[in-house]
Amino acid sequence: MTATLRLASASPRRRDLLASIGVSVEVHPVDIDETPWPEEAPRNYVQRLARDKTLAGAVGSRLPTLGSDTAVVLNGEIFGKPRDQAHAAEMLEALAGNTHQVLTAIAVSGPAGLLECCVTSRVTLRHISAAEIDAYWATGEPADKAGGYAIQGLAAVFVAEMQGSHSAVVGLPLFETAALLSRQGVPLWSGAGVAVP
Ligand SMILES: Cc1cn([C@H]2C[C@H](O)[C@@H](COP(=O)(O)OP(=O)(O)OP(=O)(O)O)O2)c(=O)[nH]c1=O
Repeated sequence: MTATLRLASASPRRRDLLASIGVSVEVHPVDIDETPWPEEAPRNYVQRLARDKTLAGAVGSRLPTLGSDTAVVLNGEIFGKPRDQAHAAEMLEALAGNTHQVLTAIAVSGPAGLLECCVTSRVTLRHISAAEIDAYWATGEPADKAGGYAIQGLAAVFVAEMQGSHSAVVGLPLFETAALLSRQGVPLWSGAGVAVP
């Protein structure tokens, strides 16, 4: 199938989510600095990263391009991907027994210009023992996930409640993504796009 979208992402989850709504992509990962600016609000941070990924990814392509960023936020603090086991354990200890936000921003460049949106979901994790945190790290699942857990994976047993967009927590809010892609003329499973809300 011919690609109709350039995906400025190395995330297999984002590619699979787009495939699930019938969008075939050309994968074109980009490497950008993901350091938050001092005092940068979490929402501004994820939106800036999504935009930077999109703009870097679009270079040299005539296809519409999508970039995205997901961050876990607890009490205003941004939790990205774990640096190592100790960092992953520290994040999971802080998240366990609490409700945090998961922010996912997307940006799509194309004929309609640069379109952006940000989706906030709320996730409550149950208490997690130190032994469980160690065992979870050993599975390899937390290593490349914001906040050091994957709602779609083994960590589902820790998730007491989720409000918002499940697909956004996994990496791409499909409802909002479909709307932005339609505005850029990218066909979805129907071949004709969806009505713009
Ligand atoms: C909270 C959570 C995050 N994640 C993932 C989504 C994102 O892929 C990742 C957060 O890192 P991101 O920096 O958003 O994305 P990435 O590094 O995987 O890919 P790229 O920057 O190339 O687009 O964490 C899950 O898969 N499940 C979860 O429950």
